[in-house]
Amino acid sequence: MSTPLLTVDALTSGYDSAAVLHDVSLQVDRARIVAILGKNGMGKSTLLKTIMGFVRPISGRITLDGRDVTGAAPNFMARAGMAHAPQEHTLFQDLTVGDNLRLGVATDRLFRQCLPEVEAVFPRMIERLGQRAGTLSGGEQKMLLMSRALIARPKIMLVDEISEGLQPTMVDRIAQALLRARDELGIAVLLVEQHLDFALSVADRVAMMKLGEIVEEGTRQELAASDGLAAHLAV
Ligand SMILES: Nc1ncnc2c1ncn2[C@@H]1O[C@H](COP(=O)(O)OP(=O)(O)OP(=O)(O)O)[C@@H](O)[C@H]1O
Repeated sequence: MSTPLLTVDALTSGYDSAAVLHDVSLQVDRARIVAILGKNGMGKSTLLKTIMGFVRPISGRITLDGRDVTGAAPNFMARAGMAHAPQEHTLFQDLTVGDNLRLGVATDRLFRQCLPEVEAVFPRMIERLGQRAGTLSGGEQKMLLMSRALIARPKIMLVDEISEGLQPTMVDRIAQALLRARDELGIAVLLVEQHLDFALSVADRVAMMKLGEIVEEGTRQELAASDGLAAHLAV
């Protein structure tokens, strides 16, 4: 059996001395989508930020492609094949779509080479290369965030609450794009979400996070059949 692409083992992490994540373990295989579900403040973004290297782990181990990357900086993780589409708006609003995408890769040559990757998943972004990012709709801005992650040809994308605030048609489009990234480009995805139906529509495996711990984990079918899932997400 091949080793998982990403392994998180007994990860404890947080801010200053306060732990937010407690003993979190998970795996993501190549070209698979794993969703972590949980309500506000449960530690989902902290998990992605710790894996990407923005937050230093207190203890535990993170391996990417068999290599120990625990505590590595975000630029190292990016070079190792990990991309992060954060929840915060990190686009340059006054720059064009093309310029925002160009910032995701090291050279102009690479930018031109990688555009077909973006086109395969988000053709609309290619139509809008000259448009200022700040004038895109909310859904299109989310597409641009994901495109900027995709253009670096990552092995795995960490995607933070991409469906938040989007209309159902846009959520469907984002779901289709994630499935294309998985099936046509072989990219693995670890996404954190509060949107149960969206997560169940794309994920191969689903985990439920509560107060910084994974409390339930299984295949999409196993968790869809679990009464606990909706109850955990209920306000
Ligand atoms: N930079 C920070 N400094 C201190 N505490 C923080 C920081 N960022 C997040 N926290 C705290 O960590 C806890 C988990 O936050 P986190 O953003 O990881 O949750 P979340 O599950 O992603 O929630 P949401 O869905 O609301 O984004 C919260 O109590 C939050 O206040």
